[in-house]
Amino acid sequence: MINNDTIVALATPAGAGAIAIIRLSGSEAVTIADTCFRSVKKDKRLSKQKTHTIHLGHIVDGNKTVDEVLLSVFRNPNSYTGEDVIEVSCHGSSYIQQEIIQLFLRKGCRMASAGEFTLRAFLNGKLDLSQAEAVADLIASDNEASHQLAMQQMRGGFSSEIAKLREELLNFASLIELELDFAEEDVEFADRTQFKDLIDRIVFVLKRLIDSFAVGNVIKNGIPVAIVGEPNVGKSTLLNALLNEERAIVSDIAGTTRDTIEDEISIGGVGFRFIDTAGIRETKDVVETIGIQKTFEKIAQSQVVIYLFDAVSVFAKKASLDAIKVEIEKIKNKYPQKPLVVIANKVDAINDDEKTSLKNAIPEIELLSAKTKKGVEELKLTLTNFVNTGALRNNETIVTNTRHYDALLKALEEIQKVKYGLDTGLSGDLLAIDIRQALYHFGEITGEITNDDLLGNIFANFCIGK
Ligand SMILES: Nc1nc2c(c(=O)[nH]1)N(C=O)[C@@H](CNc1ccc(C(=O)N[C@@H](CCC(=O)O)C(=O)O)cc1)CN2
Ligand SMILES: Nc1nc2c(ncn2[C@@H]2O[C@H](COP(=O)(O)OP(=O)(O)OP(=O)(O)O)[C@@H](O)[C@H]2O)c(=O)[nH]1
Repeated sequence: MINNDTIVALATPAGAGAIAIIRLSGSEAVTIADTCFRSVKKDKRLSKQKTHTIHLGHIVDGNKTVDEVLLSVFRNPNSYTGEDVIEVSCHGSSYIQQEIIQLFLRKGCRMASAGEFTLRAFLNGKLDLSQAEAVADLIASDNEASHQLAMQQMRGGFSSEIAKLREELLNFASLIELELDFAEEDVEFADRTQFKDLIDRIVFVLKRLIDSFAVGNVIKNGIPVAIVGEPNVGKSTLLNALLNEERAIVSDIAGTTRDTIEDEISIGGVGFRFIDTAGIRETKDVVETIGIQKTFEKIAQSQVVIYLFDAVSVFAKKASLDAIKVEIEKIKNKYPQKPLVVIANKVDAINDDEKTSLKNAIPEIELLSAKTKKGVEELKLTLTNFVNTGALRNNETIVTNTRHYDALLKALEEIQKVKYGLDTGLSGDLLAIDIRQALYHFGEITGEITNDDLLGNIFANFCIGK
């Protein structure tokens, strides 16, 4: 995987803009740039320039001048990738961008693959794996909470916490393994009481990190909200009102929402992912049956459920309030832990007495009109109240990455074995095996332990030029 051929890519988005940045990294970056950059100053060779310097000049292709540019020089190891890096800030026309990239390719660069600059930064020890993953999260973050978490992880708080525990554990592993070399003498280099303390500390930290994933995961991926209810009660209209756009199909024909539509909005700095679901209704229609099955699946997947009913049909005697209460109870019984918001929709078309009678019948009810958007802001407020962002405010480390979560679970499992071994006086050689296993999973997080497949997977999800 490690190769230091010179790679090139556009670092800014494709398409025209005021300025575009083309980035080169690798052992030949400076030499290649020198062949096609002419400084406005006489005899200014890039190979003679200090790191972190910026130069005005022209990119030339033979006797053709391609553009007037600013060129930055970063010298190995003082660059993002840790290699020699050249950045060309050119005028942002797509044509100029392509001309310059093609020129560099002809001079001996190759196109970078997705995430390859950051992969090199990782391989050169500029950032650890968890920090590299945070770079991707940072680029993807589109609300305050996910941005804050990515920023925190990129700074390395999480990695250093894990690395510190790993190091302490490694010390003990070495001491215990040393004992094995002196097996005949029956010595104990590793103080068992101190070791137990360390294990307890590790268990505590691991459990806290594992628990934090519940918050981290929803913040990173958005909180899934299922909107459920009978056909035609206004689920799609409500979704549109929440999203402020005409994204879901609204129709008068009952049962038109057949597929689930997902969309995300940011409320109070946290992303909510709305899942528009087919109506809950007994039906013989095959297509709809699949939709109803999906409704229950979606409730299971969601973090918050919005149950919607049509207030107009209740008073037009087309729907019975008792039947609605039964539905609500069904959901509560099946998912007792799941926050449930009960909404009477279409209240623009009922009178005040009817509103009062609804409130009396179902105390927790929220009255709403998806059509006029009355009550939509109140609903948003209700939703934010379900999110516990306390850990965020306290600046605690929060795990957002499924790969880290899995590694932490495995590390905890191994550490529990070590703890059990210590409590039962397990022999050093067996203890050492469990410790090594735990160390392995710690190393997976920061990237001390890795393999090409894993790296390939992580960096393939980056954009080209990152
Ligand atoms: N133009 C530009 N902007 C960018 C980046 C970039 O690569 N180029 N970045 C890329 O993602 C981010 C900034 N990250 C960077 C991290 C380290 C170094 C760097 O040169 N590090 C050296 C020297 C540090 C120093 O000044 O002492 C080093 O670590 O040794 C540069 C950018 C965001 N903005
Ligand atoms: N008066 C009134 N009509 C509404 C309101 N919300 C939705 N409607 C109407 O109710 C009908 C059904 O709305 P939809 O949003 O398609 O309902 P749905 O629950 O998604 O329906 P399915 O796709 O069948 O599951 C449409 O004609 C909407 O215009 C509301 O707040 N007030």
